[in-house]
Amino acid sequence: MQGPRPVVLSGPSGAGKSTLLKKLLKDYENIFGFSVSHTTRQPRPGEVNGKDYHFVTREEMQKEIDAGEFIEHAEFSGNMYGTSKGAVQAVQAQSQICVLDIDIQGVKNIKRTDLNPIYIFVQPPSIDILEKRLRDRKTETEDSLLKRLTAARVDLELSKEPGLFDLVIINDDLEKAYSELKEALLEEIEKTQESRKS
Ligand SMILES: Nc1ncnc2c1ncn2[C@@H]1O[C@H](COP(=O)(O)OP(=O)(O)OP(=O)(O)O)[C@@H](O)[C@H]1O
Ligand SMILES: Nc1nc2c(ncn2[C@@H]2O[C@H](COP(=O)(O)O)[C@@H](O)[C@H]2O)c(=O)[nH]1
Repeated sequence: MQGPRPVVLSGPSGAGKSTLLKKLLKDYENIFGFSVSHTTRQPRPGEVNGKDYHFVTREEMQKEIDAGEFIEHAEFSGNMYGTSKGAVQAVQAQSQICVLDIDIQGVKNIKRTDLNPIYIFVQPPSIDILEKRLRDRKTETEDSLLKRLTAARVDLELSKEPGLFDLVIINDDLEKAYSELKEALLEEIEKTQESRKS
């Protein structure tokens, strides 16, 4: 039997992808598995190497890209990010639904592969609210915050491309957004739960 379909969560930085994902991974611990990306950005306080990201240098990452070890990679806000084949395989080896948190360039690159995920765009209620959430998160310098807001405006336009996303979730009320996410993934969740029984 073919394994469960992966899930791609995309959306502007600060839209709430990680927040939604953490709830999903907590509530369905053994059903979903996170695809741990590589990045060249510095870890934030509390982030764990190998769990939140594989934190690497630009040289290390470029070497692995050149060796064909990545499904997709992109430059975002002055840093490199990418999904390695190994990250997805590690989740699929556990027969879990693989969840990728990637930017919109990554979405476009994944579309050229045979991964066949469900594509979900997490949208902030407005740019002003996005800016407030990013500022309140206190992870960005003024420079990186402005870069992320510029990228967000582009992403919001690009997300309107017909067929690019299977679902758009507006993350205004967190519980409502989370319910919509669970509803969209219910079929895959049930399939995975059923396959565990047999
Ligand atoms: N519905 C919501 N209402 C209020 N605050 C929220 C909501 N969803 C997320 N947040 C807060 O907004 C901030 C950004 O959320 P989060 O870090 O999950 O975004 P993200 O899309 O994963 O960003 P990035 O792409 O930069 O990793 C966090 O501080 C989070 O607690
Ligand atoms: N194309 C990819 N984008 C990725 C990947 N991992 C994360 N991201 C995206 O980067 C931005 C910024 O993330 P942050 O952790 O620095 O705030 C965000 O939009 C992520 O979705 C990846 O492997 N490929």
